Amino acid sequence: MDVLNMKDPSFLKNMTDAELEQTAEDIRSFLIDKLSVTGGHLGPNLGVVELTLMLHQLYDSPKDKFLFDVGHQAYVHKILTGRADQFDTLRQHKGLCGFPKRSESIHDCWETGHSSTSLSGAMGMTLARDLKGTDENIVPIIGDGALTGGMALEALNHIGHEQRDMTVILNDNEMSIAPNVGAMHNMLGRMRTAGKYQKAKDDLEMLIKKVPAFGGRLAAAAERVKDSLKYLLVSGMFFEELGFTYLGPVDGHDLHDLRANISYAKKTKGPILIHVVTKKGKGYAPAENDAKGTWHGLGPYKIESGEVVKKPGPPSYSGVFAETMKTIARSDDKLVAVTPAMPNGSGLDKFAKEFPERMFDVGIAEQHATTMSAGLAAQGMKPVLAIYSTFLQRGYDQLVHDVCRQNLNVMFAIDRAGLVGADGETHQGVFDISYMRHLPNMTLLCPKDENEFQHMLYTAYQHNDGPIAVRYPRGAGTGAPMDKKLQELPIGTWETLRSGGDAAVLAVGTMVPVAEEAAELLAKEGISVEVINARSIKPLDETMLKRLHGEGKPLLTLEEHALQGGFGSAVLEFFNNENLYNVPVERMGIPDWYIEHGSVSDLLKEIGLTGENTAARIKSILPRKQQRA
Ligand SMILES: Cc1ncc(C[n+]2csc(CCOP(=O)(O)OP(=O)(O)O)c2C)c(N)n1
Ligand SMILES: CC(=O)[C@@H](O)[C@H](O)COP(=O)(O)O
Ligand SMILES: [Mg+2]
Repeated sequence: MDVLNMKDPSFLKNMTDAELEQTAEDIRSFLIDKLSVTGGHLGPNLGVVELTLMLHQLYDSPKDKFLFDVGHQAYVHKILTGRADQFDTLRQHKGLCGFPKRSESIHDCWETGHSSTSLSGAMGMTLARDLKGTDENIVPIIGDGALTGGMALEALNHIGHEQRDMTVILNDNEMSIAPNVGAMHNMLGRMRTAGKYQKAKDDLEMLIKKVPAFGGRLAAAAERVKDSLKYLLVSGMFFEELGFTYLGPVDGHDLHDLRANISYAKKTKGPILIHVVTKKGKGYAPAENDAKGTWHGLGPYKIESGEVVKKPGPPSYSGVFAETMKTIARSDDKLVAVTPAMPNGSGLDKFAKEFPERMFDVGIAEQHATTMSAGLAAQGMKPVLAIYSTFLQRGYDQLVHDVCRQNLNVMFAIDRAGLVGADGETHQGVFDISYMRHLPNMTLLCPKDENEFQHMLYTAYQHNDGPIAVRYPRGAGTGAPMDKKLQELPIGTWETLRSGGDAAVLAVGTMVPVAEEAAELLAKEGISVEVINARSIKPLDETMLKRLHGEGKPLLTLEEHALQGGFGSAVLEFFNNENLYNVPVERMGIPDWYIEHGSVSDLLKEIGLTGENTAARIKSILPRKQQRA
């Protein structure tokens, strides 16, 4: 069937396996073709084509609930539920979301983006179902990477305890973004190679039933044999011990194997876990043979060659981070780098090439990464935790309780701070100033460009007076010339980039060029605006703030961060604490709603963080006479 005609999954109900195979082929071609233009998470979705087809054939969405963990692998689900015609707009402004979105379809019952939430969501839906007395099937689909997330283990513990009907699909492709890591991953590897546990168990039970029991002694002995078989067959039968019926390993590309096990699960009471083994990138050689994780999520590419289209331009912030860490590590053996499953995105894969023994990928485990870093610092090492702004939200209590409260020398390299663009609402890094600046002992810095960034990283590394964070954006720098030698910056000081007597803009990070553009526009109208690089968010430059207040100039704060509790709020609090009033302070930043997916430039335009709008807002706070000029 033409992919574009797949309006409702009911068309799958009576398809033969041959027809399903053809449909799988059509879907793969569609994904490879569309994503070569739009980019997106190609590898994960090519790996779940047969699985998603079989789930929609055997269950009845939207009555039955599919919860896609992380949700980056829900493109096939979106195709089968009538959204194929929107794929030209994938992850674009006002276009198709790259993750499940309840407002897009009744088939999207649960929104994801951050990892390891599907099991907890599914448990909640299961309790609701049982309390309401309804009978829908609840089916979370979680990857082997997401399974390393702490929340997933908390949920497994509770699901196993409750013994309610639920079928968990574990999609095991041996990959996180990069190759998966951890003891869990190794255990799954043993399970994958152990062969069909369920079949061996059933055969043994059949055998036991055939042999007349001698007063039950044999049956009891056989029961012991069956249990020891469990350990013999599959080392550490983790899931069975947690109270699940474990089915697997199942070939995730074999429709017959999938159908047999999902059908068995549908008839079986209590929590079931089907261990489905798939190949990430299946059906497209460059993605299938992707050892590094390049094809997990990427931009446009050339289908024939598999060549990823690279945009020329300045180095990325992540690249500058990696180089700077290597420079420091060469002369300081206390530097230990930590990443929660983002070695490629953070740039630490490059660091690890030179310092393999000093880079730790802990899996999708931000809480553990944060507190482990505290442990490293407690023993005199200098941990550098590279973590996306949005994912550090997962380790907030650890930041408070283990790092800041103990005043430990942990350095946070907060990547993807600000709008990230295509990943949308769940990934925008726009809350970290709010959730860090109010923590006692915390220092928070933000560079205006990649050259200041390298010096700021060096400065943060030399800081041994408690935790310190440097927040920086996704993607390329501004093209600023890079100094050859690293130097320390004075923490708590801002820099005036442009003088001006009529007003002043205090700009943070990526907003500095926006402030400079606004000042240029206003200069043409005879209005002179001081532009300040507010590169230290905590502590503020109080000397400069008092000077600005003394000059009586209206002030505007500008940040690519939530207004609520952001940098502008800090400035307001300062003036309030110092009883310094009668100077207008206007704040510009991310408004009080979640910013959807799209290019960063489109999103900035949409929320008015532009030079033009900044100029207008500055004019609006000038004294009336000046506004008329
Ligand atoms: C809390 C959190 N940390 C990190 C990420 C980044 N991330 C997105 S997908 C992914 C790997 C997921 O691996 P897996 O669950 O096995 O899915 P696969 O891509 O292999 O299908 C990671 C680390 C995230 N989305 N959420
Ligand atoms: C789905 C997910 O969370 C990751 O794949 C994320 O999209 C990576 O983001 P970057 O592309 O910014 O590294
Ligand atoms: Mg995986």
